[in-house]
Amino acid sequence: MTAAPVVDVHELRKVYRTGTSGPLGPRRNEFVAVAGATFQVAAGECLGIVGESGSGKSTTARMLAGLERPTAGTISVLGTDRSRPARRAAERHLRGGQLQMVFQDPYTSLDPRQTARDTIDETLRLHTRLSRAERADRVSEIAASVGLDQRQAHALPAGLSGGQRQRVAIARALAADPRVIVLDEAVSALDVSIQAQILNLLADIRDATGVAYLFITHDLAVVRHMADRVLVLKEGHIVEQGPTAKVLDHPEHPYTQRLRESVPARGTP
Ligand SMILES: Nc1ncnc2c1ncn2[C@@H]1O[C@H](COP(=O)(O)OP(=O)(O)OP(=O)(O)O)[C@@H](O)[C@H]1O
Repeated sequence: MTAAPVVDVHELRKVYRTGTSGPLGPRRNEFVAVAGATFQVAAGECLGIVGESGSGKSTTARMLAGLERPTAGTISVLGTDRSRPARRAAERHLRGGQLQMVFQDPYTSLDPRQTARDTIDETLRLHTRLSRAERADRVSEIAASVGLDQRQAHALPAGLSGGQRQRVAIARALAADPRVIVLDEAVSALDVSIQAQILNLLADIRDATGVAYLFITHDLAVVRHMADRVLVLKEGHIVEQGPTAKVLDHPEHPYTQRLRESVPARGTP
């Protein structure tokens, strides 16, 4: 990797502390969800993160987005450290302008009272200095770029299909003009044909904008389609990372081999 990475993660660790009460009184348990992950994402690159349920994928994503605080390690995005919580609103906005997130279930991540246009406009208000009229034009542009028609752009989430809602979530992320988008199981809830449409849309967006993706999925077929490189997580540890074709076709770690074998028959993973 020659150019400076847009995401630089070093020895990232998350330990959850949970309390339980037992016969001998309260007990403190520790659970290591992410056990010292080191990886980088280059500008415009798509890095896939795969692993079984519970392997620490979402926890990693949430730490990058500032939704969880790391127990140890460093996260740098565009050269700015974000291992600590943002202290001021301005810092939070700056971080949001650099990295946006798209979740699995847009139904819960979208405000049920906001139309698609309002959702996009809210991000523009936060992250740009455009006037109201300029924002209205930009909202139309962004809505069109993710394939939302006029009716859909004026609809509430409840009036949209799952795929259309995910288009709104992607539009909201794009409105901040980020350099990185973290997608956490972003197509997992969608039918296969809709999944393909959204994956193609994401690929087109990457070509057009040069945005980098951190693409989290349990689906190896999806990661093969999308990612330049892939990182394999097992119980919070990175067991393997490298170019997608190499890792998927010639996995070095038995865990990756097992992941491949457990893929449901839906074409070549
Ligand atoms: N707030 C929490 N408190 C305690 N344990 C947690 C918490 N959040 C996550 N965990 C645990 O950390 C581990 C990693 O969870 P994580 O959601 O990152 O996995 P994942 O790979 O994204 O799996 P999935 O695909 O099922 O979401 C899991 O065993 C989970 O139970």
